[in-house]
Amino acid sequence: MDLFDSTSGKNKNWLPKEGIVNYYGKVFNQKESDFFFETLLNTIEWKNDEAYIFGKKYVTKRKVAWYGDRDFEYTYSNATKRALPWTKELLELKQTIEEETKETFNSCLLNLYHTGEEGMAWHSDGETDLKKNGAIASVSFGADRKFAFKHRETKEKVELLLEHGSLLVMAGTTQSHWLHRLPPTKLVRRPRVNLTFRTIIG
Ligand SMILES: O=C(O)CCC(=O)C(=O)O
Ligand SMILES: [Fe+2]
Repeated sequence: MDLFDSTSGKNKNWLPKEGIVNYYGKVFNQKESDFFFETLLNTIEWKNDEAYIFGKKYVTKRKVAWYGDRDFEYTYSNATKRALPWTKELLELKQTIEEETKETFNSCLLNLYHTGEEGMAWHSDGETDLKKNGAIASVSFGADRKFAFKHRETKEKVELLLEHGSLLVMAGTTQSHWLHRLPPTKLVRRPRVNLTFRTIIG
């Protein structure tokens, strides 16, 4: 077996060009994953997300939360959020993910999808407050969900499954050339928690 095989495992790049997406698979075992899932559900300050689109206020069914090293302000969809201080479990997760990825992160955006009917539309995470081409590490707990990428120009699509306890890393120029989404599905009835560790500048 080739330990540095670039066609499989975490070294495989799922994107055919202009970006890097590595799927590490499950980096937490079943017991750890169940623990983090339950604990995050119960200890995170979940709130419905608010967005202003053409001045109209929208409230999502999905819940969100935002944590960081200090009280960073973070603006998207014309709404400004202020980061809360890390919880014990979030710091543990951050440390594990930093060791796995050999990257560092100073903030984390969390999403809670109550059922498969909640998802996230096509977008990229290249907001101005984020470090340019900084890696984004996405950790998933709970229901397995499909995740998709679409090239901005060619519309090429790449799909993968984000499993309970898994880690996905988006790096390099991914956010400039590719959109991503979490497609809604009627087939999933259980909740899912997703954490995206990021680097905020400023
Ligand atoms: O839930 C996911 O897997 C993706 C979340 C996402 O893309 C984001 O928070 O920017
Ligand atoms: Fe995203």
